[in-house]
Amino acid sequence: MTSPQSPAPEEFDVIVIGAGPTGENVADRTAAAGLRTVIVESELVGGECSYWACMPSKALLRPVAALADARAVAGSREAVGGGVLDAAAVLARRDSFASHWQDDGQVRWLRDTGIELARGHGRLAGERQVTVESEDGGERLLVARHAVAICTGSRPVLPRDVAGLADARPWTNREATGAPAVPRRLAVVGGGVVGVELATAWRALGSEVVLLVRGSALLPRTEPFAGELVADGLRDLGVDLRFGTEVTALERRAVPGADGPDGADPAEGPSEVTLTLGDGGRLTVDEVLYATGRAPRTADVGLEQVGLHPGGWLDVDDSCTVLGVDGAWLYAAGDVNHRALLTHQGKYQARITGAAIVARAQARPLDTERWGAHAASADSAGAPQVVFTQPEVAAVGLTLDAAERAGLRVKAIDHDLGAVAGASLYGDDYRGRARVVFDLDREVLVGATFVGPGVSELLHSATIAVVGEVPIDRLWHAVPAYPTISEVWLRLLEGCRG
Ligand SMILES: Cc1cc2nc3c(=O)[nH]c(=O)nc-3n(C[C@H](O)[C@H](O)[C@H](O)COP(=O)(O)OP(=O)(O)OC[C@H]3O[C@@H](n4cnc5c(N)ncnc54)[C@H](O)[C@@H]3O)c2cc1C
Ligand SMILES: NC(=O)c1ccc[n+]([C@@H]2O[C@H](COP(=O)([O-])OP(=O)(O)OC[C@H]3O[C@@H](n4cnc5c(N)ncnc54)[C@H](O)[C@@H]3O)[C@@H](O)[C@H]2O)c1
Repeated sequence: MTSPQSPAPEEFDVIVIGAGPTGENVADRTAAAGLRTVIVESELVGGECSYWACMPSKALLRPVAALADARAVAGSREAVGGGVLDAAAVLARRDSFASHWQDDGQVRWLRDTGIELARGHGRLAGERQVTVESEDGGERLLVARHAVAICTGSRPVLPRDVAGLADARPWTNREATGAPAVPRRLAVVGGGVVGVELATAWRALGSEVVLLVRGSALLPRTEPFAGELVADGLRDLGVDLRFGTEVTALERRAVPGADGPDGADPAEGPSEVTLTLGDGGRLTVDEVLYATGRAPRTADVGLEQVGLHPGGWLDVDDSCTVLGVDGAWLYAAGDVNHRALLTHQGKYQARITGAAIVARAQARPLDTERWGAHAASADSAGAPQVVFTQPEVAAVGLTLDAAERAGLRVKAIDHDLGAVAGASLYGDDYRGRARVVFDLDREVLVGATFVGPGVSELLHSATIAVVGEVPIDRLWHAVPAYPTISEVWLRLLEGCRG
């Protein structure tokens, strides 16, 4: 229902809210099928991933790996000597990978793909209706003939109970991936993926880094040896790694003796922040990064207009159709549904969502059986992830612990990657480990983890084995090339059969 002052409704087939990697791919699929599609974006087309997450963080981390690889081999080690990274060059390359925080390229892609862009904040206004509020206060009302897809992603979560946190102006992933200069001293709070990757990057760029972890392990959702090897790698880089440590208070103050009037607002001059730790200890740094997890961006997308509670993760079925809303017109894909907070899984869900929207628009039945064309089955069975630390962690499927908790009868087969000829050629004194988790009843792999330099490109072989549920007797015939790190597969498969 529109009031006399309401904008005239504009009709589309599909409305996508959020132009991150997920939203872009939903729109791409529906537009490719000839559905008139509009995408609503309140910030930059390309989303968190392009400007403040995957791309800039990996641009910061790639030089770290390149230098470590050169240092790992006699001959090239001497060529690079004891030099450190050229921080200005690394930051400039990062800027270029973040497209200098301009989205013209992605806007051009939308135009060339036939997707309309509505800049502004999108909110559901009722069934199949979305309002778009632009920065100048203007409002549009979009109406979808077929579907609305919410792809609004996630935002960083900061703890609520830490005194002085907001005034300390902590870094989140945005500042930590976009900072224009290297802080002299950086504290990182949180031992998850963001914490370990960005501790690695900034330490390698020259910061003194303290990583404060409240638990007893890094990367708690991976195999325990992954966190242990990453912890060793961080210590080798010179990170001060502290487990069992909570931050109870923060205070940002002007740097004593630095330029600026006494009592000046620390926002206006050089300042530093002092952290009070749970054991009463104190730590003073220039910046503090909170890498303590994510929350959905659903507080202000009009969920209450369709009977849902604002602020929570959106529950969906395997076709990414939102549960609890009648009519199968509302979808949620990417971080916002909390199935797997990874760009590639968001894009995968987007392809499934797009296919489901198109099928329903054409009155075709959905194939939502496991591994069907309209079921994002891989989210739970085979989501791969690479953590770009030194060493890298590459994992897919279930850990041993997760498989056992799921009630599977499994065994783990481990192998020392350093004992593989290809690994010893890759780097002198190569350190790393591999594990596969073998389902004894179905005789297929349900999980794999590789930790070591250069293992990221090994991961897709394991993803194919896990997602393809390739029987072990057939995997036996998948011969890895000599002398590559992939030859570890031979030992892992022997362990499965033995
Ligand atoms: C530091 C860091 C590094 C990461 N590195 C990796 C990595 O290497 N590999 C990987 O796979 N994943 C990585 N991730 C995770 C990855 O960034 C996310 O999984 C991915 O960005 C999710 O994509 P999305 O499209 O769902 O959401 P987003 O990328 O968050 O995009 C959502 C978009 O919706 C827009 N939006 C939100 N609300 C509205 C609204 N109401 N109206 C209009 N627009 C709206 C936002 O402005 C944004 O553009 C990383 C995350 C972080 C924090
Ligand atoms: N390479 C990649 O694929 C990549 C890189 C970065 C991020 N990501 C994705 O982004 C998501 C978010 O990453 P993240 O690292 O922010 O979240 P996370 O959930 O992986 O880790 C957050 C960590 O912070 C800890 N924590 C929470 N509250 C705390 C507090 N008050 N004090 C101290 N520690 C606290 C948690 O115990 C947890 O270990 C992840 O799910 C990840 O998949 C992926």
